[in-house]
Amino acid sequence: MVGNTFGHIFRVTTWGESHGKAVGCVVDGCPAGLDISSEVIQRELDRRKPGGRLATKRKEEDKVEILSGVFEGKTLGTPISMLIWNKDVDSRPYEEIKDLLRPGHADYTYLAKFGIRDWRGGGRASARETAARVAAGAIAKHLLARFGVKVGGYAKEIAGVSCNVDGMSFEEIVEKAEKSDVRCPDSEAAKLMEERIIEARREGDSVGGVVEVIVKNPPAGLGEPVFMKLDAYIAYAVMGIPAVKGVEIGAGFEAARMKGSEHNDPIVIKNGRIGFATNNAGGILGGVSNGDDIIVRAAIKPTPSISKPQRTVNFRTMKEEEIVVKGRHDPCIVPRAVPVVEAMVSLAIADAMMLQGLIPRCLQG
Ligand SMILES: Cc1cc2nc3c(=O)[nH]c(=O)nc-3n(C[C@H](O)[C@H](O)[C@H](O)COP(=O)(O)O)c2cc1C
Ligand SMILES: C=C(O[C@@H]1CC(C(=O)O)=C[C@@H](OP(=O)(O)O)[C@H]1O)C(=O)O
Repeated sequence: MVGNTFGHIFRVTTWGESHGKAVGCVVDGCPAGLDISSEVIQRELDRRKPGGRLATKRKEEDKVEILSGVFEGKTLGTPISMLIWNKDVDSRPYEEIKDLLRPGHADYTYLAKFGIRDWRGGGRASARETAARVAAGAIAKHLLARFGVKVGGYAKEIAGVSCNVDGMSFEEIVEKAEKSDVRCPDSEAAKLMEERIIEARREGDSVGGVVEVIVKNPPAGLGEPVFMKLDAYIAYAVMGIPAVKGVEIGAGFEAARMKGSEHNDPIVIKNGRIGFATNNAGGILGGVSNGDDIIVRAAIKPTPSISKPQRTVNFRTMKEEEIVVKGRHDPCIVPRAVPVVEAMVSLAIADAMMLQGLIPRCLQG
């Protein structure tokens, strides 16, 4: 699968540029007979869409139109095509810098790869494209819920401020995160995070952080030996999100600092079944899910488009110049990235469940 398509059985192809007419996707391989409505998809899109005092000022409704594959509220098993119009495109700030390469964005690499680039916004590299993934991910998430698997996330860290979720249940984490503008369930940390984002914006700068996504109640046995291991597949899915610079599963990089006796999760009997006393593995051993919660963290870099002057090159004159990026940008990507990471994890898990034969191509009832 090259470039614009993700998945083996449950597959999504996205299309569209940030300043083009629309963005959208085609989901192929979704089982027939799944109850679905545009409201289910819209709910996820509303969580990702621009808006609010801590995000880009671009005003997009992100209303989804389902063009195919759904009839009388059920999936047909045929390709589901979805479209989201771009309604608030303003390319003027980009015209001024069309020959300058934005540090930290994909301007130079797209030019190096294709020799041509849509300079109106980030084109395909813009996170506008992630609206289409979230629409596809909403279907995957909804499908997983039907099989008792839940996916939820929150802002684990922003600008060096950590969120403490000790003692909170999955439901509590998700519910509290949704009520917070920064998507952090720990109200004290959330306040500090907001302050740091506002301060960065005031300085014409940006900040990064960490998104954590939890898969609750996944079946054991997901993941393929040897290369399409579940952790490898999830990392691939999440790394493909713009601005993600690192992925951890379970203890992640902390594992490198632990002893075997600390890191190994003791195997115990829980409710008459094999289970684990701790979850440093993040729910995956040998690339196969062990039935415990799957814990995924994504490191998100600070937004590249900032209004502080930066050094760059004019690729036409081949001279060094200073760039000041104007336009409408997120001072911190983390809160808006939460539903995007959830979407990519949902797509990976739904695909792995279909590969394992745990979700049939045709749903009954
Ligand atoms: C939800 C989300 C929102 C983003 N918002 C912006 C933004 O407003 N401005 C910007 O320059 N980059 C933004 N980005 C990041 C860029 O799209 C990304 O840094 C760029 O495509 C380069 O890719 P890379 O960071 O993966 O190397 C956003 C990313 C995500 C996931
Ligand atoms: C519009 C969205 O976010 C955009 C993500 C983005 C980027 O470079 O990633 C740049 C900005 O858009 P523009 O291309 O107009 O400069 C953000 O507003 C969106 O997420 O829907």
